[in-house]
Amino acid sequence: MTLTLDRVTLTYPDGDGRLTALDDVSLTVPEGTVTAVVGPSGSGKSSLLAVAATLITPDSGRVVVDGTDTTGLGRAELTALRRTRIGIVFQQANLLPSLSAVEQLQVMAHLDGRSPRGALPRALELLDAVGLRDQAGRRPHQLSGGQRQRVNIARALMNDPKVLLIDEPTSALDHERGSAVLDLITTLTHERSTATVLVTHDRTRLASVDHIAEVHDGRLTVPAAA
Ligand SMILES: Nc1ncnc2c1ncn2[C@@H]1O[C@H](COP(=O)(O)OP(=O)(O)OP(=O)(O)O)[C@@H](O)[C@H]1O
Repeated sequence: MTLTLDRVTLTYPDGDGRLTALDDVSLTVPEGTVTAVVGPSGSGKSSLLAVAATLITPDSGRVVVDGTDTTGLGRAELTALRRTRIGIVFQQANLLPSLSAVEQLQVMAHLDGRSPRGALPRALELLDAVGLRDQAGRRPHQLSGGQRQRVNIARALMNDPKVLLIDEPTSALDHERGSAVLDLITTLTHERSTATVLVTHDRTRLASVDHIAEVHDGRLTVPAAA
């Protein structure tokens, strides 16, 4: 159960020509490991995450999620795959302002056609796992930035994904809180055997991740042990 990008190339329209955002990128993320993708602004990190999330189809190459080759799948199949096997934490945390922390998680079960009430124990278990069991009834404005990021991570885990994709998890946090969130991501990844990719331009807090891959001008360099 892994995430594999195999010789992925992605271009965007750019004036009369095309801009190559990902250039022949290959990456394998085994289950139970975190790979941090680092690189300067504009190097292709978000593009890589969007392709891994099956939100953008590459020009060429394959994306394999938990044994399923996504090449050629239709929209409905990709939506189902994302809902059941991929957890995504976007840079702009989009928690719903009127819902409590536990309700944010229950909504995920509802979107998956399950009863929110039936999902309550799992939602509480996940809030416990991210250290927020006592804050379950709080709404986003009553939580700190770090706590909101923890709710986002717990929410992404709600449907028990095999692949966890996280964009700039520490950008809004100070050093200490950022390090705590990264440690939490690593712990959850090991415990729940997800194949986790996080992208960041901040190299200073990566002590706990398993692998670091560098992207420059759309090209990925061979991952080295962290
Ligand atoms: N929708 C788009 N249309 C055209 N070009 C795009 C589009 N999205 C990204 N790009 C370009 O593709 C390249 C890679 O962008 P990407 O957002 O993947 O980089 P990034 O490493 O995530 O940057 P940042 O750290 O600033 O978020 C950049 O040159 C960017 O300008």
